[in-house]
Amino acid sequence: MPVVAVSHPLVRHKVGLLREADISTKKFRELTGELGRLLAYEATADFPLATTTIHCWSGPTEIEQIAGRKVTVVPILRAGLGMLDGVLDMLPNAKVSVVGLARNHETLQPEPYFDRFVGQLGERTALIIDPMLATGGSMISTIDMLKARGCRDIRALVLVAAPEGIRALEAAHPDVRCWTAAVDSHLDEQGYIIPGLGDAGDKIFGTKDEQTR
Ligand SMILES: O=P(O)(O)OC[C@H]1O[C@H](OP(=O)(O)OP(=O)(O)O)[C@H](O)[C@@H]1O
Ligand SMILES: O=c1cc[nH]c(=O)[nH]1
Ligand SMILES: [Mg+2]
Repeated sequence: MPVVAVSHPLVRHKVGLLREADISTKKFRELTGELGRLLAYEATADFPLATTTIHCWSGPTEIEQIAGRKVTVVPILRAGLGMLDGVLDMLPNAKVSVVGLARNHETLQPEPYFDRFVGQLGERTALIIDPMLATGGSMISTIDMLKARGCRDIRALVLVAAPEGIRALEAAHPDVRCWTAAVDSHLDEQGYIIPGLGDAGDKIFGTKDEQTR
């Protein structure tokens, strides 16, 4: 199945902590980064290894290294930035591409306002990061952009996914795998995930004036 709900107890525990209504910005950021690390660990489990010989303290020793895999991490602005440091902790040599999308509050359609992709996308694994997969529109749009630029190995990491978004993503891009820390119940009439996290972008950026959820 292209969308995988990660069942590791650490992931389940941390996503539960994220749901506290009165969580501080600091705690929300910390947990989002930690979950980014854990999801990156899961999503890279099939990266191929190659052996090489190094000078170990005890003499020449064969070790394993990730075999020349080029990676671009693709945060969807704004909320995706909350997961970026955690993912880069695991993949410190990855290049970063950025996509700016804002969901229109009436239509729920993603409206693009920025993009900057690194080169050689045809040779890279793209790891798209965004805490929320709600209708799936923002994720599908980002995958469309990556595919239009030649990227073939595309993976997505999200913290909470709605069944509606999972269905839309699987229908639009059945070749793209997505790891999620939780699959929730449904979307409300404003397109928010229930029970969800509320507005993840506002919680990460501390934009409390706009924070209604
Ligand atoms: O699956 P969808 O229905 O497209 O909704 C999910 C998108 O909505 C949120 O971003 P938002 O547009 O609120 O922007 P922000 O990150 O700047 O808050 C979220 O971070 C996703 O990008
Ligand atoms: O529940 C949701 C849905 C979209 N964006 C969010 O930040 N939260
Ligand atoms: Mg938002």
